[in-house]
Amino acid sequence: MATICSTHCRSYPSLQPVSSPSSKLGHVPQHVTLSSSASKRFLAAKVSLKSQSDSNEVAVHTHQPQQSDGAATAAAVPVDIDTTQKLLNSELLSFTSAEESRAEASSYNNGNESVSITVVGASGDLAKKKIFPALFALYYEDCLPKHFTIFGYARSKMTDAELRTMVSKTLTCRIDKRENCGEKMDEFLKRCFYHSGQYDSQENFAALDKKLKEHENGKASNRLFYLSIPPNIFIDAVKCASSSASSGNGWTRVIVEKPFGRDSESSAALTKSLKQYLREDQIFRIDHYLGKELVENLSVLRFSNLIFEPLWSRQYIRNVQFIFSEDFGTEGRGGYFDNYGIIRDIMQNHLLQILALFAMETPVSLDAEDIRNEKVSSLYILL
Ligand SMILES: NC(=O)C1=CN([C@@H]2O[C@H](COP(=O)(O)OP(=O)(O)OC[C@H]3O[C@@H](n4cnc5c(N)ncnc54)[C@H](OP(=O)(O)O)[C@@H]3O)[C@@H](O)[C@H]2O)C=CC1
Ligand SMILES: O=C1O[C@H](COP(=O)(O)O)[C@@H](O)[C@H](O)[C@H]1O
Repeated sequence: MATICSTHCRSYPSLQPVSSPSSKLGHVPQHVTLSSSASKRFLAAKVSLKSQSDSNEVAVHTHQPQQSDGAATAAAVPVDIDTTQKLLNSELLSFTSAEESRAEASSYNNGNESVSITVVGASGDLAKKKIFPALFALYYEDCLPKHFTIFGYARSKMTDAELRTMVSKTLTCRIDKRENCGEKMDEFLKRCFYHSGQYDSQENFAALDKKLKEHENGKASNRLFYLSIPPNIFIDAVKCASSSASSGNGWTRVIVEKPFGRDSESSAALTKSLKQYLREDQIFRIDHYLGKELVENLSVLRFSNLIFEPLWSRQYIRNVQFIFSEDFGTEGRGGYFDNYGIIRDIMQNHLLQILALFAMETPVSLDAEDIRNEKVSSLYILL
C-alpha cells in the first residue's frame, strides 16, 4: 500500500471508500460536479480525502481500466517523471510549513524586532472562532516571534481580562496529546490585550498606537492589522490604522477577509480604495480554505504519489464532486445570506479555489504565483 504523504508528515494508512453525504436536517450539502464523458469500459471507484477535523470532502470517482481478467491496471501505467515533476516532488517532500514559519519567526528575534498583531473586530464571530485559535496554534508551534503582542480592537467595552476570558473559551489543543497545552494557553493569553475604539476614529487608533509602542518597548516594530469586521467598514479602519497606527520603522500589513466585494466591479472599487492607503504588497487577502489540512494535502497527494500523478486526468477520472456540508443550520447568518447570497459566501471563493487546485496542471514550482497561474489557466479551460 502506498503511503500518502501529507505536508504535516502524517501518513494515512489507507484510502477509505467515501460514504454518501448525509442529508441530516440542517445540513446544506452543496455539490460541484465536474464531469467528462464516461466510457463504459471503466469501472468506477471512489476514493476520498477526509481530514480528521473537517466534514468537507473531495470525492474522486476514478475509472480504472479493466483488464480482461478484471484486474485494475492502474499500477502498470508507465511513469515518466520529467525534471519539473522531480523538482516539485522534492519541494513538496522537504516542505514543512511549520518549519518555514519557525525560521521566519526567529529571523525577527535576531534583529530584536517586534511584531504586533491587531485583530480589528475582536468581539466578533470570526475572531473568536478562527483568528485567536489560529494565533494560539502558531504560538504553540513556536511560529510567532519572541517579541509579539496581540491586541483586540472593537467598539465593545472590554477589559484585557474580559478579552482573555472570551478568547480562552475557544482555544483548543487541536491535535491530540499536546504537551503543556494549558500552560501554553496561559502564556499566550498574557500576551493578548484589548483596546476599545470606533473604526473611523483617528483619535482612537492613535490611542492604540500609543499602547502598541509601550509593548514594543523601543524595538523595531512590525504591525499587522487583521480586518475581522464587515466589509462596509474596511476602508474606515484601514484609513485610521494607516494614518494613526502604522509602524514608523518596520512593516505595516493588512489582512482582509472575504468577501472582497460582491462582484467584479465592487471588488475593483474595494482594491482601489485600499490602495489610497496601502501598497498592494501590504494587502493580504485570505481564503481560509486554502489553509485547511485537507486542501493543503491535495497538492502533496497529487504530486508526491506516483500512483496518482499519471492517473490525474480526464482519461481516468469520470467526475469529481466537491461536497460542502455543515452540521449546523443557518444560525445567525440569515441576514447575511439574504443580502450577500450563499453562493457568494462559499462557492465562488472557497469551493472554486479547491476546484482550481484540483484541476490545475503541474505548476513550475510551488511558488504562490506559479500555482496561481496554473489555477487561472484551469478556470479559463472550464469557461
Ligand atoms: N464568521 C465567519 O466564519 C467568517 C467571516 N468572514 C468575514 O469576516 C468578517 C468578520 O466576520 P464576523 O466576525 O462573522 O462578523 P461580525 O458580524 O461578528 O462582526 C465583527 C465585529 O464587527 C463589529 N461590527 C459588526 N457590525 C458592525 C457594523 N454594522 N458597524 C460597525 N461595526 C460592526 C462588531 O464589533 P463591535 O460592535 O464590538 O465593534 C462585531 O463584533 C466579515 O467580513 C465576514 O464576512 C469570512 C469568513 C468566515
Ligand atoms: O467563509 C465561510 O466559511 C465558513 C465555513 O468554514 P469552516 O472552516 O468552518 O468549514 C462558513 O460557515 C461561513 O458561512 C463562510 O462565511
